[in-house]
Amino acid sequence: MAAPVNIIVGSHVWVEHPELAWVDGEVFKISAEEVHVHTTNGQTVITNISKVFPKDTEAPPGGVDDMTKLSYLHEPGVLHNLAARYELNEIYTYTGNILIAINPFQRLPHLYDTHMMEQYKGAQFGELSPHVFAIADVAYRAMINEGKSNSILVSGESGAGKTETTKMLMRYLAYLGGRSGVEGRTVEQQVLESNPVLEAFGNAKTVRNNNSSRFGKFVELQFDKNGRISGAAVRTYLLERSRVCQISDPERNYHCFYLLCAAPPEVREKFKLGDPKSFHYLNQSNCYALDGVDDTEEYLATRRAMDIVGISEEEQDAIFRVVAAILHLGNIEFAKGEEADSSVIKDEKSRCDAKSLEDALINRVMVTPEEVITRTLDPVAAVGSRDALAKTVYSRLFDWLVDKINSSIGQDPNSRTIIGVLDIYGFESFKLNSFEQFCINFTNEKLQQHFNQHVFKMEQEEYTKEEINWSYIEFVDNQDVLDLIEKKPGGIIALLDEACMFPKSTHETFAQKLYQTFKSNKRFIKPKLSRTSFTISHYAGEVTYLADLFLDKNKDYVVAEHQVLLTASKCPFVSGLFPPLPEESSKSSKFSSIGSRFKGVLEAIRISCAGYPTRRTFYEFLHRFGVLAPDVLDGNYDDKVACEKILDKMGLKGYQIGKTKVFLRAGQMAELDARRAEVLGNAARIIQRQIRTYIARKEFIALRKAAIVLQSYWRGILACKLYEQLRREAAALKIQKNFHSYTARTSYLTARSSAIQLQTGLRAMVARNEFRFRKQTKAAIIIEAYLRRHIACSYYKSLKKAAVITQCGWRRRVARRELRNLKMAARETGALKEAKDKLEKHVEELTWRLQFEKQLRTNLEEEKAQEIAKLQDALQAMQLQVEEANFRILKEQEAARKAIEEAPPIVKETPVIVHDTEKIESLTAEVDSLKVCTLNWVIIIVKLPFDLQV
Ligand SMILES: Nc1ncnc2c1ncn2[C@@H]1O[C@H](COP(=O)(O)OP(=O)(O)OP(=O)(O)O)[C@@H](O)[C@H]1O
Repeated sequence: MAAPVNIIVGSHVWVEHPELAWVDGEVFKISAEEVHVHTTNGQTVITNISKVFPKDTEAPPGGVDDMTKLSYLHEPGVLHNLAARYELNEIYTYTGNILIAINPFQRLPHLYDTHMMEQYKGAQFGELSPHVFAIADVAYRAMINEGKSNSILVSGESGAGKTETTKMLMRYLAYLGGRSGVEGRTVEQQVLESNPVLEAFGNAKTVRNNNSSRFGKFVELQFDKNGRISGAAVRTYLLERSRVCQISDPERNYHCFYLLCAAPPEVREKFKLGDPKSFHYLNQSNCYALDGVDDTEEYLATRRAMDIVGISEEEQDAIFRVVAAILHLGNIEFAKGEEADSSVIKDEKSRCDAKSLEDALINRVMVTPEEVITRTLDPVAAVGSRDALAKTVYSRLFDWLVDKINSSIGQDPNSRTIIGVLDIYGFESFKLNSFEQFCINFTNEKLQQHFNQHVFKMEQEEYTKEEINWSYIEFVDNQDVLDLIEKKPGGIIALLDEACMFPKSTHETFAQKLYQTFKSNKRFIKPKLSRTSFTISHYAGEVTYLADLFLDKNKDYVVAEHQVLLTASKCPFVSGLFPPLPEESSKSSKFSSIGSRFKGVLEAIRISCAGYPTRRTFYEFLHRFGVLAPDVLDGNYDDKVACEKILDKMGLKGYQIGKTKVFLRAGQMAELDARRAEVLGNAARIIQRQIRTYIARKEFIALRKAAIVLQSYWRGILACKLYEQLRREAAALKIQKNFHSYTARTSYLTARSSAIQLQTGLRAMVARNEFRFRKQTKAAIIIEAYLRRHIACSYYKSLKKAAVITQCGWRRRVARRELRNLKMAARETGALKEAKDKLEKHVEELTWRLQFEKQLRTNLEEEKAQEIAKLQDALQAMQLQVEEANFRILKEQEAARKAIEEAPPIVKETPVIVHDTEKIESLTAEVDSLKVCTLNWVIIIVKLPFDLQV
């Protein structure tokens, strides 16, 4: 890519950075060829103008999904675009119809689920975001529509994600062309199931990838006429044979060796294996185990995968026996001897004769026309022979596995179309490069040519569509490198094959031959200090190869002695790996099966740069560069003419105007951008000036307003402060006044209370004295009273005593007189008592009489009652008689009256009898008298006890 020419002060550019690769910045000074740049990470870089690249300031921050949309196709632009997309987890980006995938180093399941597959199925290319499915879809549609086979090339350096991408491609193709499958398993499944076997024998840990495929793989999916998958085959290329015998720290040998050393004890016992450290082929590196990988489990998984692929138990045993034999073979050492010192060889692993093995390792038979010569190898050569044997056996074993897998998956001989997915490592350049790197780089060179042609063709198609003249497009070609390598006759390979034909050739003679032949080839360089190495200037850079083992490696035939030994093996599996071959075929060159390949991103861009790398639709162009000629935009021209006028005005040459797009040569976009930047810069300056004036004025007004506001605020604050001070003074006065009054009052109160206290004390003292005096007086009075009472009492007592004595004398006299009287009365009392007894008897008698009288009276009363009743009855009867008499009288009166009336009246009264009434009256009088008697007796009885008591 040409260095940009239109860098001006203020341009945004990319400059190289030792750690970040590229960093962007702004040019602030240009002096001659030197550019001074302020980078965005705060540094100032001074560099040559040819080492800075313009930055597209209008590029979308998330990047563009197709690199061809980038305004500037250069390394920093491409890397920046990829990085921007990667930040957003967009790992895929197109470059035309090439897909660039960045290894995300994390699972992104949403990118590969069935929903995604559905979306991409039949979608127009470019319609959806870049994706590996879109590539597979295009290949499949092209195959269906045009009936042509297609291949998808997956390339990149180790660890880039080729194997993962291949798996995704196959999964999508199987989704599109899925078939019912064999025994329920789809072809894709079968291919994927065979992966663990291939990986165990073909993958190894490298510096970059713990599971690096050390072989190229071409998976061929065969389709029937209906577009259904009808078979599949796996073809492998370029197995890294040297790894079997030679590894460097921290890499590992092929996984299978470690798996076998970690196999269950009985297996290890059977193959006499132990610690991997004890094997020369493994202990050249200190790395034995992989993080997160359990080799014992992997061993069992590999055996299971072998079962699935259809490898029988015996075959599996034989395979691991061969693996173990290779490890043991590596431990054979050689010492210098008279002829050759043989080592102790345990032959049971390879099941061949110990003597034959020894012969095969250290003897070489040379057949000359005259005689057959047997020569022994020196120890170094014997080691080479041993390693060659190990590599041969291992690579044959690997090929056998691939064949087995293919026959297990099943091929469709009638398939008319295939889609192939080629997964092979990219361009390699190490410290020491040998024949393997030569092959890989040659392959990549071929692929690059294919790619160039392919892209060139696409470019041509685009130009033809746009009807532009493309006859003078320079085509970047690597044909000269390919001529150097593969030209017949005269190329490196032809010379190598030639050297292999001559038994006397050595790597030195071969190298000399190369130096001589290509001394004037600009793609071939002879390193100054070396006699056997040579440098090829590949399209991707210079690589120096060591010619030392080229001859041996190119021969790629099994040493006759080894072939004889292995063919004669007692193990049918081993002898099967080495069937007797016709003489010629064992000496074929390696280069019979190498196909064409693809290279990298920047090369794609380089090709684009060779033609018209920048193309813009008229609308895009006018939109972007219309500012360069405003008069053209105002001139009402048709888009195409407007574009042409702008380009002419800018004085550009070599561009082309198509039907819908403007095609620009490399660098022209940058030139236009620089002019545009200038115009925009000027305009920006004017706008800035105006805006700055406007802003400054606005700021000034705002400042003034702010100052006034501030002042008023400040004055307000001052006034507040003053007021506060005055208020405080007034308050202080008030406080002072109150304080003075308080102190005066307090002292007055103190004095007053002291006076009162004093007065109180004095008065109390006076009162106490008074009280004491009164108390003494009272006590004196009491004492006096007591004294007087005592005197009076004593006087009274003496008087009383005298009176008593006097009275006693008197009373004694009276008493004596009384006693005499009483004694006389007592004598009279005896007579009274007798009278009393008599009276009592009389009372008793009277009582009895009373009772008796009562009884009598009761009886009398009863009788009287009866009498009364009788009398009443008689009365009643008499009354009745009276009534009757009255009635008769009345009647008689009536009759008399009648008679009187009738006769003269005569009156005659009849006397009434009153005997009964007199009797009653007498009885009542008697009763009354009895009653009076009884009452008189009662009064006497009651009165008597009283009289007695008195
Ligand atoms: N698309 C992806 N999504 C998730 N992980 C990925 C993807 N691509 C690659 N990886 C990760 O990167 C690792 C290396 O990838 P892979 O083995 O495919 O690389 P490779 O290019 O085939 O390497 P080699 O050439 O050494 O075999 C994988 O084990 C996987 O973890």
